[in-house]
Amino acid sequence: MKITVVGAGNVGATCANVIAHKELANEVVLLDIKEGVAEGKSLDMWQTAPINMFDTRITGSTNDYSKTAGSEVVVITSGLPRKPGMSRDDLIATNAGIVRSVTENIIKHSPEAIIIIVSNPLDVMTYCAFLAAGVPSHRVFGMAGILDTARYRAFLAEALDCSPKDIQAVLMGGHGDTMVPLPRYTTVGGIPVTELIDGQKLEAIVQRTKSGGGELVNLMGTSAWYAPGAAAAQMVEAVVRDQKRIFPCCAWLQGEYGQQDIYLGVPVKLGRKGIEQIIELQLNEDEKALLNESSKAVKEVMKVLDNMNK
Ligand SMILES: NC(=O)C1=CN([C@@H]2O[C@H](COP(=O)(O)OP(=O)(O)OC[C@H]3O[C@@H](n4cnc5c(N)ncnc54)[C@H](O)[C@@H]3O)[C@@H](O)[C@H]2O)C=CC1
Ligand SMILES: O=C([O-])CC(=O)C(=O)O
Repeated sequence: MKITVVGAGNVGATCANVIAHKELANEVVLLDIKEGVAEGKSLDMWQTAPINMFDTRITGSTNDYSKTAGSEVVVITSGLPRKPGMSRDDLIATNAGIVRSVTENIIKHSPEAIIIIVSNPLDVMTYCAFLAAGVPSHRVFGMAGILDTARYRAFLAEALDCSPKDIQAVLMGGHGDTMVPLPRYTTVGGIPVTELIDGQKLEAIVQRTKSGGGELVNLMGTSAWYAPGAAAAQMVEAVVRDQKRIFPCCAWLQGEYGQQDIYLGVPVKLGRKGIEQIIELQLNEDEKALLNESSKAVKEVMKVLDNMNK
């Protein structure tokens, strides 16, 4: 099993590191356009193997895609991160070109790969990769929902003074400030969260989750990487171990939730074939309205991409 991570920056390097620690493959290739960076970071990570006791071989490549040949799973993290004052959508002009060319190179050398997109703006970059890859949509999907629900679960664990392990949650929509956390589908050890926390506190946590990425950008001057890297690695794990886990992921919708021809966050089953099922929840009218609003916001950014491609 060979896995490639494109982009050896904060998120890509973290993701490769988690993949190696979990021994999800015998080989991980880290690729970046910056001379020597992927080689250096992968050598550094490989030198943790005798300490952390893993045997996944990590190698680096400066833009040489022949080294990625035959990868079964590829994670694309290449592209600019945002700075304070920017929205994720502001990254489209630069990142669309990067994601398109990276995807074309990846597919040329690994025609059977499953591709997981991380670059922002996430939903539209996943669409961009889907167009460039020309493979079925169950093999091209994006990481956002695992990260966003992890933030939501972490905030709830703090507020309830309980283990984050016991919190289960669903969140839908685009990976932007219009994302839709679903308190009605949030449980703590099987107990509906609404029985454990008052409405105002819960609403404050929902709002904090929606701007969770921005909170970190303001603190650090660039965006997050530990949780994003771990979240992408969790998706890789579900695929390579054929776990059939249920996660919110950015998936191509063809009528589900009344959405057509759009990549949007929805609960899916992830296994060896990639997205093996899109799970349709019975949303109430308020939830449907929020999802429609989020889908509208993603469609606006899709239009920008379509105009760039003309
Ligand atoms: N989906 C999500 O939930 C999240 C998405 N992101 C996004 O992930 C992306 C990466 O973020 P960071 O790792 O923090 O940025 P970073 O700047 O640390 O790393 C990006 C890397 O991509 C490389 N790169 C640029 N063009 C390339 C090309 N054509 N081929 C190969 N490599 C190339 C750069 O040299 C750099 O090393 C950003 O777009 C960011 O917004 C970040 C966190 C969460
Ligand atoms: O906020 C950003 O720009 C990066 C990201 O998507 C996140 O951390 O959720």
